[in-house]
Parts: sequence; C-alpha cells; structure tokens
Amino acid sequence: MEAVFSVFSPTTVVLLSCVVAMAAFHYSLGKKLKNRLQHLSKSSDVGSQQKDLTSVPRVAPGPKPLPIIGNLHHLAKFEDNPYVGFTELAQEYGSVYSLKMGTTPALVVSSSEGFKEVLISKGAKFDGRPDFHRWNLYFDGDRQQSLALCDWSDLQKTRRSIIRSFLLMKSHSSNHESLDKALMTEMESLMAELNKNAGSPVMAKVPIQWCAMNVFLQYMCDLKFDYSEAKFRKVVNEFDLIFEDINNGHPTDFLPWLSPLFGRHLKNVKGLANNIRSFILKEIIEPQMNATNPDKTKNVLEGLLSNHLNTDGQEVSMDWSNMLFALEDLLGGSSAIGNVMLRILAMVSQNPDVQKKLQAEVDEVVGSDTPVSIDHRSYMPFTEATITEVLRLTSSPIVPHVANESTSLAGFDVQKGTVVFLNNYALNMSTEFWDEPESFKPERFIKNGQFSRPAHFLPFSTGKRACVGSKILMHVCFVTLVNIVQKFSISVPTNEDICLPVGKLAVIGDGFNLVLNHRR
Ligand code: HEM
Repeated sequence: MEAVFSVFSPTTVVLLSCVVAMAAFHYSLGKKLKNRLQHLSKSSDVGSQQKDLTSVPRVAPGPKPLPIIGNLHHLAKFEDNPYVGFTELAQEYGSVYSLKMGTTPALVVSSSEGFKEVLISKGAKFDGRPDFHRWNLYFDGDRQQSLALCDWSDLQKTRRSIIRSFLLMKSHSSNHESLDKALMTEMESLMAELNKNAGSPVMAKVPIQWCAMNVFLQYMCDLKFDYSEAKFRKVVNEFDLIFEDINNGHPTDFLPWLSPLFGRHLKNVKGLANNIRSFILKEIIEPQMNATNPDKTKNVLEGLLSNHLNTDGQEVSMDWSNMLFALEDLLGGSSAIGNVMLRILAMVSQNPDVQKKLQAEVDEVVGSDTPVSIDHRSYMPFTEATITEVLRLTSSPIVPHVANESTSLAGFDVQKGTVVFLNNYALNMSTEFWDEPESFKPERFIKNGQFSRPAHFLPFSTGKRACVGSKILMHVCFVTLVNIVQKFSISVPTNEDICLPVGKLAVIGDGFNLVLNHRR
C-alpha cells in the first residue's frame, strides 16, 4: 500500500484562496496585536527574557504559517506533486524543517540521515499515522482496522507477524512455490486476454489488474474468478478507484472542517469501500465461518483464521472484522500492480534500447517457450533494474508517520502528534546520489553485472512500518513483465497521450492504450 499525497485540486485552490484572504486578514490583525504586546513586554521585563533563552525549545526552521491554513498556501502551486514543493522549501530551510498543515504541526525530512532517525533509531517514537477523515471512511469509520493507516498497537504487531511470513516469503519455501504456481497459472489467462487484442490499441492496465487480483486471491485465499464475471470486474475496479483516491490526498485531510463541501466525494468513497467489504465477506469470509481446523501455514486466510480460533499463547487474537479488514487491505495491494505495470510498459515502449535489452535478457535466460518463474529473477539483473528504475522515477511517497510522544529529530524538538513527511522524492532526484536523475537509466542499478540497490533508495521504506508487500509486488511485476516481453513488442499508438504523474503510483483511471505486437 503506497500512499499519499497531493492536497490540491483546482477547486481546492480556488477555495483556499478565499480562506487565505480571510486568514491573511486575521493574520495582519494578529500581527499588530503581537507587535504591541512585544513592545510592552520589552519595556517591562528584559531580565526574564534573557533567562528564558536558556530553555528556549529548538524549533525546526520553516516558512511562517498563516492562521487556519498554516503553510498550505506554500504548496498550492505544486498541486500535481507536493513533494516538489517540499523539495524547493528544503533548499531554503534545510533537510529538516517545519510546516503547519492547516493547524497540524508537520516536519519535512529530506536527508538520508533524517530518514534513518525517523524510521530506525527513533522508529518506536514515530510509528503513528495521521488521523485523516477519509482514512477512517475507508475502514468503516475506524482506520485502526487498517494495516497501513493505523497507529502502532499490539493488534498491528500480531497482524504484521502473521502476514509477513506469507508476503515476505523466503526463497525455496513452500510459500515461494505456491506463489510461483499461482503466477504461472494466471499468466496463461493474462496472455490469452492480451492475445485477443494483439496488434491493436489496448488499455492493458485493466486485464493486468484482473490478473494481479487473481494471483493475490489464489495465493492468499485459494480462490480465483473468471475474468468475464461481472462481480469480479466490478470489485477490481472499485479497489482501483480507492487506490487512486488514497494516492491523491484530499483538502479535508488537513482542513477537516471543509468536509461538508465534499460530501458527495466522501459518500462515494465510503460506498466503494462498503461494496468491497460486502464482496470479501460474501465470497471469502462467510464460506470459512464454520471452519474448525485451519492450517496456519497454508495461506493468509487460514493464518488469520487460525489466530482467531486458537488464542493460546497469542498476545492478541483477531476477530472476524479484523480479518475482513486485513484482507481488504492486502487484496487492495493488487491495485498497485496494474498501475506500476502500466508505467513500466509505457517507459519501456518509449525507450527502444531498454526494450531490446529486456528482450535479449529473456531470450537468453528463459527462452521463447519456457514458462517464466520467480526463480529466473536472480539471473535477470537488467529486468530487475528496469522495474526498480521505474519505481525511482515514480517516487511514490512514504505514508506519513506521526510522533506518538514528544521527542526530537535532528536536534530539533518535536511535539507529540507532529506529522512527518519523508521526502523520498528529494532523495530520488538528488544529483548528490544519481547521475542525471531525471533520465530513465536502468543500468544505474547494475554493478559488475549484478543488480545492486543503494542504501539511500527506499521505495518501500524501512523499519517497523516498512511495506509488507514489497516482495510479492516485485515477484508479480517481474513475472508479468518477462511474460509480456517474451511474447510481445510494446509500442505507443500515434497520438496517444501518455500521462505518468510523479509522486504517486496511480495512473489516472484506466490509463492509456498501448499496442502489443507478437514478436514471433
Ligand atoms: C510499487 C508498489 C508499492 C510501493 C512503492 C509501496 C510502498 C510502501 C510504503 C512506502 C509504505 C509505508 C512504509 C512506512 O510507513 O514507513 C508501505 C506500507 C505498506 N504496504 Fe506497500 N507498497 C507497494 C505495494 C504494496 C503491496 C502490493 C502490498 C500488499 C500486498 C502492500 C502492503 C503494504 C502494507 C500492509 C503497508 C503498511 C505497513 C504498516 O504500516 O505497518 N504494499 N508501502
């Protein structure tokens, strides 16, 4: 689950302009009053001011906030990718600086050392998440039911440990084999679907989303659907719409009092989440309600079920609703795959040299007829590097963290409740770390013929809240990409508008057309 965060739609900018005007008025009144008070205090008590200086908190520098909206106006022109705005402000205020997002205190961290402090050395102090209204709506009014959007708790610890063994599976384990099997079966269905439109423009994201959802369903719950089933198509689309929403952030995240103005949107989001939940309840949970002896090693579903039924020795047991929501979160991860894959295919089609190298690698390592396996991954560094380079250029943000107690960061005081933005866009685009950072160059991840990922590149973050989907994501993207380049050459139809927004994973809607021509 990657997220978040672009607060400003055009409507919001207009709306905010009014708020800014209002705020500026209050601000100037406030400033006059403050000046008078300062004047008074200067003349009355110089001694006590000097004494206070010794205990003055070290506040991180940052642009001056306005009342009500804080610094949101500083980000207004970066509607498409607020992380570009965060990066520009970092040039002025440094690699750790403060902002007010509405009335919420925030810090923006744009250095590798700062990342380590937040995620590792002080990980236990920064393990909360912001309390956005929308995030609660996705989970029936309670974001603590979510794996990715909850604060840290014993329940989260238990959920993560059950899920980790399946999603971060070890090589050569039975889970590794069962994912490989699910992928091989499902690739046949995907290739059949892509074959139907070979040589013509196709919105490839849609069948790839069906395929990814079926891989997740098979691997996690031993279940799959036919691509023609309407209820399956509907739920895959609903998951994708929620994924797009969470990728985009919303004005009500930091200005919750604007909610009445966005009633229709929020109701829509809630409706989509409810539909998804009904699907999971009916198709996955209800058939298991009478299960008595689940095998906790078999798959995610039985692992969760077993924790629910056998509470011996468990710190926290999961109830039915915890299971329902955990599955919703994990199956939702399949939406990331169609979006990332479309980005990869678009970038590969726009870079013919890269496409040629990918095809040469698959021809050499796998051949033209052999089914592609996850095990080919370690022998195909260029393919691995291509996927990784797409993730770097996409620079999808790390889900914001929150300080769960008062602490410090880079020597600055941090008050409890401060939202921390980890600006991986700044690191991914820094000339300090990358040669020509704007260019698409997969070979930057290859050292001495091997794939190599530098420590400062953290698309899945690190530490106690790190992504649990990173491995399954990479396995599924690898097998999907290799299957496609093994059989097809990818191109962009003339006049097709390819839009790949940076700072979020989601492409808009169903994306754009590509043409897949048979290679042989
Ligand atoms: C390219 C795709 C993806 C990217 C870039 C990505 C990235 C991230 C990032 C940056 C975080 C936040 C880490 C933090 O807060 O420090 C995260 C959390 C998470 N991701 Fe992913 N993710 C991706 C795909 C997936 C998939 C496919 C799944 C599920 C199978 C998944 C499941 C999760 C979960 C459950 C969390 C929450 C972990 C927690 O808060 O404890 N992600 N992801």
